[in-house]
Amino acid sequence: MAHYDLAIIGSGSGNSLITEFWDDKKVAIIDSGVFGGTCLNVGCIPTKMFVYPAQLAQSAAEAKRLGVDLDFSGANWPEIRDRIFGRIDAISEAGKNYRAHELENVTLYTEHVSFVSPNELRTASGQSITAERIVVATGSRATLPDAPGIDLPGVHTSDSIMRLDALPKSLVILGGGYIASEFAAVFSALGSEVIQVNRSGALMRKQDADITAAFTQAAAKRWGVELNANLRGITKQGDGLHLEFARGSESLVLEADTVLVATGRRPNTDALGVSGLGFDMREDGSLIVDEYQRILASGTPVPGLFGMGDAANTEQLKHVANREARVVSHNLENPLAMRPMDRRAVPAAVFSIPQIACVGLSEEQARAEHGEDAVLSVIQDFGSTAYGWAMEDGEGIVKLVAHKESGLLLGAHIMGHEAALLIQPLIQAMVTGLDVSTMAREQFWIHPALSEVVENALLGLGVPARGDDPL
Ligand SMILES: Cc1cc2nc3c(=O)[nH]c(=O)nc-3n(C[C@H](O)[C@H](O)[C@H](O)COP(=O)(O)OP(=O)(O)OC[C@H]3O[C@@H](n4cnc5c(N)ncnc54)[C@H](O)[C@@H]3O)c2cc1C
Ligand SMILES: NC(=O)c1ccc[n+]([C@@H]2O[C@H](COP(=O)([O-])OP(=O)(O)OC[C@H]3O[C@@H](n4cnc5c(N)ncnc54)[C@H](O)[C@@H]3O)[C@@H](O)[C@H]2O)c1
Repeated sequence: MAHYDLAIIGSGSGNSLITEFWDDKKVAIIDSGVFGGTCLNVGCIPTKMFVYPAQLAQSAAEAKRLGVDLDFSGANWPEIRDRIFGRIDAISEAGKNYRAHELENVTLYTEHVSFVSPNELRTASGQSITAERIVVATGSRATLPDAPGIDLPGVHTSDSIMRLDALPKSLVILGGGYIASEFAAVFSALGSEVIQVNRSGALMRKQDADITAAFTQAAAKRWGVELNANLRGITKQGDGLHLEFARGSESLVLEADTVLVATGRRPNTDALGVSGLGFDMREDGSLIVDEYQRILASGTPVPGLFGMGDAANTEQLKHVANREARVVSHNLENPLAMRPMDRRAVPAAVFSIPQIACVGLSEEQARAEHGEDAVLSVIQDFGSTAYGWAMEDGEGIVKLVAHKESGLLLGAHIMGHEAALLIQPLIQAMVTGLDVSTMAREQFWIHPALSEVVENALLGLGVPARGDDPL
């Protein structure tokens, strides 16, 4: 039996917990998968490294509108893929070697582990690991619909689709959320014939309703979109895959050489042996933690146990996992002066084409929470600003939701060029409690930058200026 001061399950965000504080203490880090976790190997980083060249490819079509003759003559898939993974695989390998060989106090286990008791883990090969403190940072994995043929060769998840030998000629993508919408943009821009199929009547349904509607329309201009279609099954036919969906009383039949399933992710807590330990869990399988990220059992913190990342939150976002890691790190090192996780204004961005970025409440949520008459909202088109004219943009929107009396922002929702960048000052305003009138009027907004659309949206909310506000 090996005993440690700290055992961390998961080398994604969990890897950052091994600070200098632990130099004179014993640490175990355990990961049965690829070292570095989801974001580095199969998530945020490689997907966005595909999105950027896809945007370049897509710009050829947009340039035509502006009188510029750019021809997209094809994408060299193996070159794009190998550039991305050439960089990423080396980072993962270097991280693994560092943990395995270069730190005397750290032991790397590359096996699956599960809990035996709250302070003891057992590896798949039967080794016992006990620790004073254990952090569960086990992430999440793709879920697959229960349909015949879902495990056929040619049917992929986000884990394998980025390593294909060749760009698919035709790709059916199942799902209407983040992963489906990002990959639909990537593959269609690079030259695959893409059809995105969603079970419900719109794409990106968890967004504010105006963004959902605008994105569904924008996507359908760029790639095939089929809605209200429920997968019945997949069969192999010749060299391709044959997909059958139920749509009301009708059938929808699609053929493709490749299928991507992007129908959600579930926390990796089911194979962790926690069910017998009485830990509090949500219905989706994530661990419930308190504000200090301590794992709870019947509402009470289990001594020495912390949870973080996709295994213990509902957002499933890397910037949330990173912040939680900082909180866990502090609380492990300062048990008598723990600090809480701040979950105000958690933003998210969907790096599709067009991009979406959001923070805070949708209009519907704001009206339900604060009362129908207490809420102001506005939609400002990118096309109403000079930079929007320069882009000949007919699609981008900024939607803001604010509290009438206090003038504070309740939510911001942007679809269009660089939405993830445009939203950042609005996130800052929400976190610092800056009211919309002050935000709009007390700073200069650079002319004619696209950020003027944010300025105009803030002014368009109609919050009256106070007497001493700048003109
Ligand atoms: C395709 C895709 C794109 C994404 N893009 C973005 C994005 O643009 N922006 C964003 O904010 N988020 C994005 N995300 C989400 C983001 O990747 C995750 O929220 C984040 O990586 C979660 O980190 P984590 O530390 O919780 O888990 P992970 O990084 O998944 O680490 C968990 C590790 O634990 C290991 N493990 C699990 N169970 C066990 C066990 N029992 N024993 C041993 N080891 C175990 C796993 O092998 C894994 O390596 C994306 C996700 C995907 C799939
Ligand atoms: N840019 C980013 O920040 C980013 C990018 C990718 C992933 N992520 C994270 O990863 C998570 C998982 O991504 P995702 O796209 O898999 O999930 P998601 O929750 O965003 O979307 C899942 C989609 O699958 C559909 N669906 C669910 N079950 C289905 C079924 N049985 N049959 C058909 N359709 C079904 C849902 O209606 C939904 O449209 C996201 O929620 C997000 O937190 C973030």
